[in-house]
Amino acid sequence: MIENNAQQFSLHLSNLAVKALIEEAELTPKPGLVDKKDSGTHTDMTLDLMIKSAYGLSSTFRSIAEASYKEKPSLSLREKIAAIGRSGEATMFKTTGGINTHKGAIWALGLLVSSAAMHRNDTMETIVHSAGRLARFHDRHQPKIQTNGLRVNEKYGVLGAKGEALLGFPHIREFSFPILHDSRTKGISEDLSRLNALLSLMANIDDTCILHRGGMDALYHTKQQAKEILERGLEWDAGHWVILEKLDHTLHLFNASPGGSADLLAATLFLDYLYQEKTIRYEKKSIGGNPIGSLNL
Ligand SMILES: CC(C)(COP(=O)(O)OP(=O)(O)OC[C@H]1O[C@@H](n2cnc3c(N)ncnc32)[C@H](O)[C@@H]1O)[C@@H](O)C(=O)NCCC(=O)NCCS
Ligand SMILES: Nc1ncnc2c1ncn2[C@@H]1O[C@H](COP(=O)(O)OP(=O)(O)OP(=O)(O)O)[C@@H](O)[C@H]1O
Repeated sequence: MIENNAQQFSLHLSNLAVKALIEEAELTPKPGLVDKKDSGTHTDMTLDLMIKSAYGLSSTFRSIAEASYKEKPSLSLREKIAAIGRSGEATMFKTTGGINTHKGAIWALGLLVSSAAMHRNDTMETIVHSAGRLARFHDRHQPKIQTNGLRVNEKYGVLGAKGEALLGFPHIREFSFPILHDSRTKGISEDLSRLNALLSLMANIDDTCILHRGGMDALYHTKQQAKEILERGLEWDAGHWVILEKLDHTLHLFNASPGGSADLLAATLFLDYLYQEKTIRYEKKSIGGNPIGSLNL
């Protein structure tokens, strides 16, 4: 029998994870991705489908939180979460009629929900590191099937969604979370603050979604153009919009989509809700004038 507190907190975390998925999908405009304006480069997805898929994952996140409540990262917890995550993927495919709307998001948010259920009154850094520690336990029951991510990993040597988690979500820690907060501090609108956070991810991560559909050229140009936008500063003028349009055009040209960045934006929003409601703390580090000045492209 799960204690009442665990049930309530788990339901709360699950609601926040679903809200993060919906607000990520609804953020408009987003280059190449499904948003309120269009389906980006996805011919098989719509905003309604993304929202339906997000609601369908509610019990997955709730079960993950209940299994993790006040636990510590361990092999046994890792394997429990993995089984729930895989069944969440099956639920997603059932809800969407076989379309991959949220596979990467289930992975990132699943680990973060688990970590948030383990810790209370802790910092954002502790949550992401602890999620990484959990991800590093080897799940002995992982099916050996070929995925787009594995194919891209073999071809280009990039670590993708798995690597991001194993390392404790460095791109959320170093880029999207501080950039979301720095944007707000500058009085930038919520939507543009979130778009800045998304672009900071697009400028930095090796997105296997982009690589498997568009190859290395697509990844290079995406990163370069996202970087170009952010180098103009977090406050937007007409020049930002011109490059954003160019970036959207690039993604359409390569038929590529920054799904990994979208997943990490949802993960960033989830952590941000916890911060806003004071469930977790965050010691602000200023990222200075040029948020991506030290980028290694
Ligand atoms: C790790 C996952 C995502 C599978 O990875 P793999 O790379 O093999 O698969 P695939 O290419 O099909 O999907 C990866 C997805 O991750 C996202 N992504 C791509 N690149 C990145 C990146 N650099 N950073 C973060 N996310 C990324 C994209 O949305 C992409 O679609 C995951 O499905 C998995 O292994 N699940 C097993 C269940 C589990 O252990 N769950 C635990 C937590 S719920
Ligand atoms: N708003 C969004 N629009 C599109 N994709 C998103 C969005 N938010 C998150 N994603 C992520 O993008 C991934 C979907 O990417 P993609 O369509 O490339 O999937 P695939 O099934 O791996 O590839 P393909 O459809 O090319 O065979 C999902 O795993 C999902 O987590």
